[in-house]
Amino acid sequence: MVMLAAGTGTSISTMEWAMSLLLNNPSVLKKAHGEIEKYVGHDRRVEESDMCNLPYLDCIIKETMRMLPPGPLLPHESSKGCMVGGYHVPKGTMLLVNVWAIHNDPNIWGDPKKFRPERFEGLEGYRDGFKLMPFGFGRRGCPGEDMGMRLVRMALASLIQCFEWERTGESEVDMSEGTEGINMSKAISLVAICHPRPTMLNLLSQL
Ligand code: HEM
Repeated sequence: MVMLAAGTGTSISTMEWAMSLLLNNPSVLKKAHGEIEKYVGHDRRVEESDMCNLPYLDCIIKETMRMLPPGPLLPHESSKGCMVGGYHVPKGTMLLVNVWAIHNDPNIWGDPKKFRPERFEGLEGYRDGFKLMPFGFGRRGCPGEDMGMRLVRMALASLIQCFEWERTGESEVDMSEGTEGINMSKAISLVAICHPRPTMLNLLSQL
């Protein structure tokens, strides 16, 4: 039950935020599709083994989780007394790591409000010191990190490869953050229009 609860909401909200950001940034969506078109083409559906050839897609997911970490506040408890930033933290203190604030700190990230997946180009892995930690850290860090990333990568890659996406109107997708629950979900669920890509019609009709 814990695995299901911890693994579904986080992965779903990452996908929903990523699609919302892509719809508001069509040039990024186009570039992501270009990458899939170049490495996978349209004669077959994207597979898990293709993921190592889609680095830009990875940058999009990292940038999404930087701006909108599914777990914005991580509760931890000190197992022994320690000093943090000059303060004594007694054993058993509840500590909330404000991941959202770290991910959106202008002293750490240039132009943090800007969706710029390119900032992750050439950076290996997800963790750059303690700057980016959408899966938490240490002994209580997310055990489903690898599975979560695989899930989100495959889902996004398939959505981008198979469909053309557009907003329902002129205005941008609302990016307000919901206030219910511990996951960072959208205040207003994403609604978008999609059409099968003409190049994929043949393949999709055989499913
Ligand atoms: C994009 C997907 C995911 C994100 C962003 C995510 C994020 C997180 C975060 C931030 C934590 C807390 C870490 C900490 O306190 O330091 C966590 C814990 C956890 N996650 Fe994930 N997660 C994802 C997917 C998954 C999946 C797919 C599973 C399992 C199938 C999973 C299972 C768990 C479990 C069991 C914990 C509790 C670990 C503990 O308390 O020791 N997560 N996750």
